[in-house]
Amino acid sequence: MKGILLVNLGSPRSTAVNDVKEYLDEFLMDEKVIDYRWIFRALLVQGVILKTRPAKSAEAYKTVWTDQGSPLIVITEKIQKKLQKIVDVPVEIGMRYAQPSIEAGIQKLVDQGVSEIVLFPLYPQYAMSTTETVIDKAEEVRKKKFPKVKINYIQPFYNRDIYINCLAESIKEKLPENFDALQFSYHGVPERHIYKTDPTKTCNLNDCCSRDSNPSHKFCYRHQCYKTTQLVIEKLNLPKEKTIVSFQSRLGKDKWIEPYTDETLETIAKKGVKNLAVVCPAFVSDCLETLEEISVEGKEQFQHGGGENFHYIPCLNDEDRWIDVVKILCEEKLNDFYLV
Ligand SMILES: C=CC1=C(C)c2cc3[nH]c(cc4nc(cc5[nH]c(cc1n2)c(C)c5CCC(=O)O)C(CCC(=O)O)=C4C)c(C)c3C=C
Ligand SMILES: [Fe+2]
Ligand SMILES: [Fe+2]
Repeated sequence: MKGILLVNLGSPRSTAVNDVKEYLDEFLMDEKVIDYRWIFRALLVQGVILKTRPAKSAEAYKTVWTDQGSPLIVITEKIQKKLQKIVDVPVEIGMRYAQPSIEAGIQKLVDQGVSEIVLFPLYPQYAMSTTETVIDKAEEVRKKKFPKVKINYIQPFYNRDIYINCLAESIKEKLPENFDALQFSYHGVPERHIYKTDPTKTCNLNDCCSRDSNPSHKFCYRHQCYKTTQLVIEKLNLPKEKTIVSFQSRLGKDKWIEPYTDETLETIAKKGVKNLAVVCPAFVSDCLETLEEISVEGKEQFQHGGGENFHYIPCLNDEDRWIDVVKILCEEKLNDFYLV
């Protein structure tokens, strides 16, 4: 029997500082997230970051937390429930960090008689710190605990027509009537991650990311973010001059891909943009990074620079048209198990 596992990033179990600390420890000690040698990673994470960040992050989480828990988990559960209504195989969820874990999700499927799983990492663009670590973890769990289970992984879908149409329609519906600019803010990654995962070693984090065809694009997060933007802009017939791409949420002292969202928000406001709409297409579900970092902090940064109206465009979340896309992407993989 076949089944579907939807995998998202995960959140702390509560906003208590200790729970946030435990979550950040697991997250940042992942070698695909902070890719230093173990000893240097441990020194940085446990010796520096975990000393102060958990308290600060816990305060931020408190501002977005709902009665049902973390927005990211609540929304992922909503996606699961809606998808379950329109597919005829069991659907479960698993988080890369904290609970419910990928192992718990697979176990639930196995308990229902599933031996072939379509695993959907809920990230439109490929990154070592997202798609790749989800697959690594699922494979580790499968080999250790479920050696007879087959897993078929859904690939990044940033350039698929069905996804672009869905995202463009969703943005169109939520765009305010008058806006001077539409900013696409993607989660950032350290530049080093892009060089590291480029099998061709040709990406220069510049013009090559915007070239139409290059074998490096399959693993270039930066290219995939720009491509998503380009395809949405074309679909919406927006003038390119009215759009901006930027990268948010950087951590630590390394160089991350540019331009940075926080700096851009202030600069464009200073240049005269008064009415701004912002969308965050690296996230399929709203979370701390969109609801707090963009909607609250981002708005303040924009207004600090002289901007007036800041309009945040929510993620696809559990919109029906997005659930239809999830269904189609899952069904493609459910049908090609014989290829595995
Ligand atoms: C959308 C894709 C994401 C990429 C790429 C990504 C890379 C990445 N993230 C960190 C560090 C942090 N990210 C945090 C939160 C967070 N990150 C993503 C997604 C991506 N991260 C999401 C969906 C969330 C929100 C989780 C939630 O519970 O709502 C955090 C925790 C919050 C905080 O303390 O600020 C950290 C830390 C790194 C280092 C990285 C790439 C190397
Ligand atoms: Fe992140
Ligand atoms: Fe590139």
